[in-house]
Amino acid sequence: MKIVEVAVGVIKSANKIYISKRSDDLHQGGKWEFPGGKREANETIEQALARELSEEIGIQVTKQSPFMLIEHDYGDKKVRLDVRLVEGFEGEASHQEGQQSQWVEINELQQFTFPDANKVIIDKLVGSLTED
Ligand SMILES: Nc1nc2c([nH]c(=O)n2[C@@H]2O[C@H](COP(=O)(O)OP(=O)(O)OP(=O)(O)O)[C@@H](O)[C@H]2O)c(=O)[nH]1
Ligand SMILES: [Mg+2]
Repeated sequence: MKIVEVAVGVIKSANKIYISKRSDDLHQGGKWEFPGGKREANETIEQALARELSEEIGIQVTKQSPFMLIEHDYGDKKVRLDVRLVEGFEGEASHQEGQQSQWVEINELQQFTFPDANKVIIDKLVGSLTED
């Protein structure tokens, strides 16, 4: 099975992260996600993330860095999530396609249902709170 490469943005402002709800009709629909999407053939992962965040939530990314790389097999689909931390952006995040979305405190992320592949992302974010 071909692996789908996905650029995923953990958008951070103070101790909050921006999450949005996937449409019911999509793969892993109805769950919460970090905004992002599939990399196109002519793009680097940085470019893919900047494009997706502009299209999906209307922000222009000015600072992004690698956060973690996750490979996950859903059975019907294999994904490689290139998760990137976004700590600088212009504009105000709001969902462009009418999905529910919101800023949530890192220590409240565990109350939301995410796709299985995201568990390690949440764990790392929550862990980072107690480090410093
Ligand atoms: N954006 C995003 N995708 C995720 C996350 N976790 C996760 O397993 N995925 C998976 O990554 C895959 C690609 O994401 P996507 O559906 O957002 O891709 P896209 O924006 O290019 O959408 P499209 O091509 O359907 O229009 C999906 O199979 C989705 O289930 C996440 O936190 N954010
Ligand atoms: Mg998407």
